[in-house]
Amino acid sequence: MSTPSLEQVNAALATVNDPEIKRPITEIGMVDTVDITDGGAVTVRLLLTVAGCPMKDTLTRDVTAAVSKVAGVTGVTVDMGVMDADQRAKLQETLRGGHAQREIPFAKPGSLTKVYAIASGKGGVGKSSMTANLAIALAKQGLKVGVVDADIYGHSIPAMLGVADSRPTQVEDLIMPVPTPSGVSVISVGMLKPRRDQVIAWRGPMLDRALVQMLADVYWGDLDVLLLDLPPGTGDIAISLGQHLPNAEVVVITTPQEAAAEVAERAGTMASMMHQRVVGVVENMSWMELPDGSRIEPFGSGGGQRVADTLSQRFGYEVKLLGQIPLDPSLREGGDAGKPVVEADPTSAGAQAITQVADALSGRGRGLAGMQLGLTPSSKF
Ligand SMILES: Nc1ncnc2c1ncn2[C@@H]1O[C@H](COP(=O)(O)OP(=O)(O)OP(=O)(O)O)[C@@H](O)[C@H]1O
Repeated sequence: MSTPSLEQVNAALATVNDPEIKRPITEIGMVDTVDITDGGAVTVRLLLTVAGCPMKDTLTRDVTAAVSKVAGVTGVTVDMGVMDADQRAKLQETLRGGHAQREIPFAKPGSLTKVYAIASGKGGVGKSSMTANLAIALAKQGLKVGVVDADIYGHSIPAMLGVADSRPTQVEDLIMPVPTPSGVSVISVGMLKPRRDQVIAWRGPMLDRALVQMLADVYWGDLDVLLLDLPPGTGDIAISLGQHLPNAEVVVITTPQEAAAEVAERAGTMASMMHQRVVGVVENMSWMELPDGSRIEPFGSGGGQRVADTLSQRFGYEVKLLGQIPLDPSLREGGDAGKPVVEADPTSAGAQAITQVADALSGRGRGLAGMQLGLTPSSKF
């Protein structure tokens, strides 16, 4: 058999994506050298972005698999080196599309990424659980999904998505989002802290900086959907988000309870004041199904519809009730185990109801349609 050519090996390497950056390793300066012996043994030397890169094993496996497929290859060895400062700076510039400046890609005119902020009035209504599960349900449809956990009080998203202990890789001042086992990219305000157990006591300007860092200093690549898990209420983060991403659309999470619905309406109204469009309401914990098939409604009924009706009336456009999610023990268990229910138990009632909400959101399509241009009156109340 003939010796494989360098072009053939390079073509095979071009099929390997860096797991964090999600671009071919040949495009981002990660392939340092390729040696091919007459006998067909190939040695590939890769340059990692940082020493001790957590994706080392995945890269070795993927490169070996891709190069082994080339005709005439008799063996593959993968060596690892580390990029020097110049190489990392060059990579950072490549990833920023030639711009040395930081900018929020989703705020640029023409951005095709749908940005949904997941908001609630009260805490504990299941906002983070909805964010984590919606992200996976959208990824299961083949969409590229990113999640920003901006819930400074809760930041429970990494644990729910099974990456509680992961820290993001950094290339100069560009941060790589953490890939989750379910194929979603995530960054959390908790990952920006020096220590995991540190309590965040940040005020407005610090929170604003953290939000901008998660949007502008993280290499998100070409996402179809970005979900932001906001802290409950109408605080500083919601205001910062409105200023930096007025084109974000808002999904309001509430429970059926009267008191929760009232606070949720305020969260929705706040979004509108920041010129963001409220796309719909999700009512969580709507009922619980008993073993005999009957239902009880521990938190009452009607809150979700009430919020949708009130906001529709206030804004003068239709705010839909996107779905009602039952109380489902497997939903809680999935969150605790780091494997959300839409993945762990997709046929459960909770998973199916959330998947329907994801279908409603993705059915709205990718692109500029429906994007707020910031010209509508800020509120009608
Ligand atoms: N439909 C549901 N069925 C069963 N358990 C649920 C459901 N929704 C949420 N939970 C559980 O309720 C608790 C609170 O949910 P979650 O952390 O998602 O709320 P949250 O609104 O994000 O809270 P906070 O904003 O205060 O962080 C979690 O333990 C979660 O597993």
